[in-house]
Amino acid sequence: MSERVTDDGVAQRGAGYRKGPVLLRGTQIPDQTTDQRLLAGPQDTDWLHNDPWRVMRIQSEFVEGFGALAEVGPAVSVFGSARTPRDHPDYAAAVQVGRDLVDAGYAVITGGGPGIMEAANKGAHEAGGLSVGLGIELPFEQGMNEYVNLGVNFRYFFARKTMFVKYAQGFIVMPGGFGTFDELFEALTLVQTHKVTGFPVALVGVDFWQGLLDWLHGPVLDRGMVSAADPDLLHLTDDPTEAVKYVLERGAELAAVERAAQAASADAPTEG
Ligand SMILES: CC(C)=CCNc1ncnc2c1ncn2[C@@H]1O[C@H](COP(=O)(O)O)[C@@H](O)[C@H]1O
Repeated sequence: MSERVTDDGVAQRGAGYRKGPVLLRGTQIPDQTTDQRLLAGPQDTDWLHNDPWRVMRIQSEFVEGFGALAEVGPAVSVFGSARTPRDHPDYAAAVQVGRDLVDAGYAVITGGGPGIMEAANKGAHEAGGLSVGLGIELPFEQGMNEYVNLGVNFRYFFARKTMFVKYAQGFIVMPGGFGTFDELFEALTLVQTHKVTGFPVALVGVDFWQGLLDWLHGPVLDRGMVSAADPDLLHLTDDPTEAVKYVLERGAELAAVERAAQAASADAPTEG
């Protein structure tokens, strides 16, 4: 009878071959152990581009992201155009947002890129605070802006977007394009569907955003696509300092409501 060695190196006379939890006998017994296959020389690399391997990479983005950001503390995410020039008033407003957030004891989280992201990180950095950049791999990569002092680079938009919400107590949204709309509407959808609670959102730039609010209050509401209270999830202002004040105060109010609701449900008598 042949002698086989298990993955654990245990010789098994006549008992078959144990591969993890699987028992193999007769023709099912492989020629090589799992370790031998692992250590074998160059093989074809198609697996690198297959979904099961991608799942491992995706998982590692969450593990690395959670690990890097777990101790960020109170924070607000700031969004806006990657293309805003440094001499534009929106840039100055975003610097002010970053500075005010740090002065109030909050970290600033951005996409780590140029434009508004750079401006908010600059304000946070200059105020001596925590300036977080969640970068994304793009074909026209610009790299993490120089004002980020804690940066994490992501391959996948969806993993990165989880971090913007998970580690922030609210959003401040400056004028921007599709990327900014995507981040804004993701937050609104999560609030509307109660996936996140107590999450204030402020828009800075009345001229720029008023058209969106008119559309939400007009055709969107008239046709019943949102409920009456939904457009009020957005606070519109021209003043960056007011935007910060709103997000922090509204956030504190909503958190208090949430705590009271939790206390009430804990005190409620249980049935049975
Ligand atoms: C100049 C240029 C296009 C650079 C791209 N570099 C970027 N780096 C990091 N995040 C980005 C970048 N482009 C878009 N985003 C994401 O999308 C938003 C801006 O997109 P948009 O410019 O509004 O549509 C940002 O809040 C950011 O989270």
